[in-house]
Amino acid sequence: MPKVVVLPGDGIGPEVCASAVEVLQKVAPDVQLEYHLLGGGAYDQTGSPFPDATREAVLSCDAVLLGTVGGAQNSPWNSLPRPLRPESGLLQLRKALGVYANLRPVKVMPGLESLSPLREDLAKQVDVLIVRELLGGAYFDPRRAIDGDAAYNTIGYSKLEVDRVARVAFEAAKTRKGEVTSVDKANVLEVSELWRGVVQHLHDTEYPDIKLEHEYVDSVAMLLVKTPGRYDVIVTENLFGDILSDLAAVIPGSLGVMPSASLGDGPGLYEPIHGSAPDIAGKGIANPSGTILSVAMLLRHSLGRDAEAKRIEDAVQAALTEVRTPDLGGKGTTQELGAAVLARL
Ligand SMILES: NC(=O)C1=CN([C@@H]2O[C@H](COP(=O)(O)OP(=O)(O)OC[C@H]3O[C@@H](n4cnc5c(N)ncnc54)[C@H](O)[C@@H]3O)[C@@H](O)[C@H]2O)C=CC1
Ligand SMILES: CC(C)CC(=O)C(=O)O
Ligand SMILES: [Mg+2]
Repeated sequence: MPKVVVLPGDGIGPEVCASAVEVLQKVAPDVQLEYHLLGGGAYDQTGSPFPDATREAVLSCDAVLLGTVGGAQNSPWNSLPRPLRPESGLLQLRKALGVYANLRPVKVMPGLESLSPLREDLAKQVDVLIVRELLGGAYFDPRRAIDGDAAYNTIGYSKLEVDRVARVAFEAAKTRKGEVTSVDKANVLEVSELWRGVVQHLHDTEYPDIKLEHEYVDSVAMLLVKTPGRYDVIVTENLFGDILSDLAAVIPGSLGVMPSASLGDGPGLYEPIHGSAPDIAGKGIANPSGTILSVAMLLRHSLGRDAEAKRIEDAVQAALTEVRTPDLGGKGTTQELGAAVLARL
């Protein structure tokens, strides 16, 4: 029996996770679920945002489903020492799982083009996979400090770290249009020069049939929302990928519909790309689609159940034609949208 560890987390995390778990149980009733703590709530209960019990559970399961972590801007969690903050719990989780490649698909679902600010003909062309490096760069580099009146962080990458995530992008491109855009800032950053060289070398030696372009992140930020149809697979470092994927969430209509899969050599981690949304937490109006679609990615990537994954994606698409939460301009609740998805399964 496959085991999935569920980490509802903070804010809207438990709300969107509840809908996603109902969907998982409906399409894969054999999956065994185990709930654990992560984030601010975990700190409050155990003194750690990533308790040992959670670490042990995620390392011995088939996949992890995560809601979100973090508090509001004035949350007492934000004045904790950084390693104790909810977001550090999430980073520690990713590190423990070794999930170095974060896949963030951006699509306008057929029939839902009106939700996109793009012209309908442009919206129909969007099918981008952002492959974000997830364990390196500024979020993890130990060269960081607040030093009196100054502070610094460092974006460091080794060749190995770049090679392994670029490989994921090239492999993904093989199953898609066969195009990879590597996004960097090589006109000013040494780390980007190394990144570009590694990606180019891997391309030339192992993936010569894939079309490879290198583009600067500032220009991609503009083109990604203006003419996203020009991209197939985008591969980029951690911080650029974090920002570009939230930006890309404008395209399907809301951050709330964006799922993700984080993959490495062990159990995969599946989570919506949004945060804990303190402004709407507890109101029952969060859009659960991103988390439900993350369940589809879990079934596809960790359990090899493509047919069930597709059923969920079709059900979300159909449900959204009828029920919309406020982020998509509707009046629906999390529960109503979740129920509409279940009804179609
Ligand atoms: N993976 C994670 O757990 C992440 C956690 N965070 C944390 O979340 C907290 C809030 O961060 P924010 O910058 O406000 O980003 P956020 O992603 O939580 O929210 C940004 C905006 O999008 C809306 N939104 C997000 N998800 C939604 C959904 N499913 N349905 C409807 N509307 C949704 C929110 O209401 C808000 O207006 C912070 O503590 C931050 O550190 C932020 C990003 C990722
Ligand atoms: C809160 C951060 C650690 C994570 C984040 O924004 C993300 O992974 O998208
Ligand atoms: Mg983010």
